[in-house]
Amino acid sequence: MQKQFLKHINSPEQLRLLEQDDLPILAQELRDFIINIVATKEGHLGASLGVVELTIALHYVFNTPKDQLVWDVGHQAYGHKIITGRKDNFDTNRQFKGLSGFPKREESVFDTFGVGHSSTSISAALGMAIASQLKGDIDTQHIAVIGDASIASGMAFEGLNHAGVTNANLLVILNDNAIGIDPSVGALKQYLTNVKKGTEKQDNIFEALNFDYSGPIDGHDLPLLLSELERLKKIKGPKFLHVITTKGKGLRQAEEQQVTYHAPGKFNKDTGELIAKISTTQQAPKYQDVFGYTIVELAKQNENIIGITPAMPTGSSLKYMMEEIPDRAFDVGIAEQHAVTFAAGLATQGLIPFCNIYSTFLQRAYDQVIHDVAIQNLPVIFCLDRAGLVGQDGATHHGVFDIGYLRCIPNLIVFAPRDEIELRNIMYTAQLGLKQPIAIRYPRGRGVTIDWKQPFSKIEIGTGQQLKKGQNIAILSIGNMAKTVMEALHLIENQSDFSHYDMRFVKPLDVAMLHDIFKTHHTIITIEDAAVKGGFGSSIAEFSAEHNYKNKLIIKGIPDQFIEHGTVEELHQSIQLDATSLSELLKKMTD
Ligand SMILES: Cc1ncc(C[n+]2csc(CCOP(=O)(O)OP(=O)(O)O)c2C)c(N)n1
Ligand SMILES: CC(=O)[C@@H](O)[C@H](O)COP(=O)(O)O
Ligand SMILES: [Mg+2]
Repeated sequence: MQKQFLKHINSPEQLRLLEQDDLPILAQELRDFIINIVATKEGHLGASLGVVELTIALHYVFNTPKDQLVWDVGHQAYGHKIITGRKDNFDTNRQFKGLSGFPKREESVFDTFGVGHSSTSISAALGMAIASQLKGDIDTQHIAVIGDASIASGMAFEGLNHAGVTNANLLVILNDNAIGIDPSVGALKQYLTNVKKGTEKQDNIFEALNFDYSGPIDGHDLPLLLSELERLKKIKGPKFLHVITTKGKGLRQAEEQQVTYHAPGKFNKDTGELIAKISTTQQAPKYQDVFGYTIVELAKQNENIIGITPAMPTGSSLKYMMEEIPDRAFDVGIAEQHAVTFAAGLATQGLIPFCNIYSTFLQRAYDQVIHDVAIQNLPVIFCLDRAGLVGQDGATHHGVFDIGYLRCIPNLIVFAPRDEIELRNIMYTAQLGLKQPIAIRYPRGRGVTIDWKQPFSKIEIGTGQQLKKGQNIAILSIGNMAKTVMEALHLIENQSDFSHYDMRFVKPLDVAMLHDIFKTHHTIITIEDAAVKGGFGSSIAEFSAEHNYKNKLIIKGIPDQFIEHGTVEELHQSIQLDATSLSELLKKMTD
């Protein structure tokens, strides 16, 4: 019978007691463990399978947690979590109140830096290394593990550029599997391919930046990894190790279909086959697909339309345009800042850029939105996918700050469609010749309309819609929260007290409609799936104050705290933003 090691490993200290020859068996066990859990609990699979040997080697060679190990993005850190004391509750990974899917400082001393957004690891590890230096500690090692897609981001280069002129005790490990979520792009990717082929022998980019470069080496060869890490441990100053791995290593389907198995959902742990979600009724489309198909439709009619995504062609569904109209659809890599300013440049020349960025990732390009787009009033069309709570990715990924950070920017229109048809119509409207930028925010997942492919119709900028007429209490919702409000109203016997308005535009507000609402209802309640501080409800409070209205105003949305992970339903319930909680609140208001 084959020896079993993983069951005895609850910390890297225990790992370090093993013989080197035992580590390949441990690697197999760790892979199986990850596969078994992710098969039923879901989560990010391919990235963690690809770094099993690297994870073991790092914890074996380095004295973690004293040595500081920083994982970039963190979606590849499942093996790290399992061998650093979280094996027994790893089945709660990404579940409500369970382990986070990403390294998180409050979860473990081994998680040296909280991550989720990419390309931060080099800067963070450098900060730790400089801090050690300043404290006179010359022994502690600082290691950043970063992927080939993440290292192409501007922020990673900023870290390398700084580190190269320090003598900080920093080791950057490039985990090069030639793919992000989708295949990696850009000149750096081509350069790395040439390095791997051996055609790029001179003028190594990382050596030119003053790093002690070694590699490329096979990241699945444990003895080689161990000896190279041991060697690098003795070298002072900035070092760079180029490691080649295969995303999805060890599960055939995950190796062959790397995009699908990045986060495959449920699958059969023995065969690797995906388990299709069964639906007994016809399903409404995902919002991302409505965007993806609609931009193709519009771009066929309007040759000025350009599509842009920073590294999320599959997640945003811009891939449909990339397939059908490749010369006008761009994946620019993990480069949100560049994506926005690139869009601004296109707009100066009369082109119509649809710049699709997840709401949470646009946070990284805030100055570009203000400085490069809004001040110059350039008609860039931002499509902000994954707005609102996104579920299991948790606090780093919820798209809840966008309304607050966008509505304060002059010139910028902010719109949230309540359904797929509204999304299509605002996309249609935006490319008709808008003279200013617009941000369209819509959620993760499916909408509500099966028959969504309706003929286009223009939306008047700054107009809301009354969805239900009542007396006394006006419910003002934004975006797909309209659906929650409708469900809440269905749970109430006597609905005559309530009017319901879909305000559609956070900016400009439908001022005429608001005056009418404030004059005909004694209480106003606003509902949004975004942070209440500075959000849509706040804009209604500002309106009320400005016009000296005395109506009672209740603002419902994401409270002033970071929301953790769980299903969107669980999370909405936890903050009383679900239909049942809302109906209770509404009932109380009429008691
Ligand atoms: C700023 C930012 N933009 C986009 C993403 C979405 N994202 C998560 S993982 C990933 C690809 C990372 O690829 P790579 O660095 O090569 O790591 P690998 O998955 O290959 O381990 C992307 C684009 C993100 N997490 N952060
Ligand atoms: C790690 C990361 O940032 C992405 O993989 C993210 O989890 C994608 O989320 P979606 O599943 O919403 O595309
Ligand atoms: Mg990669």
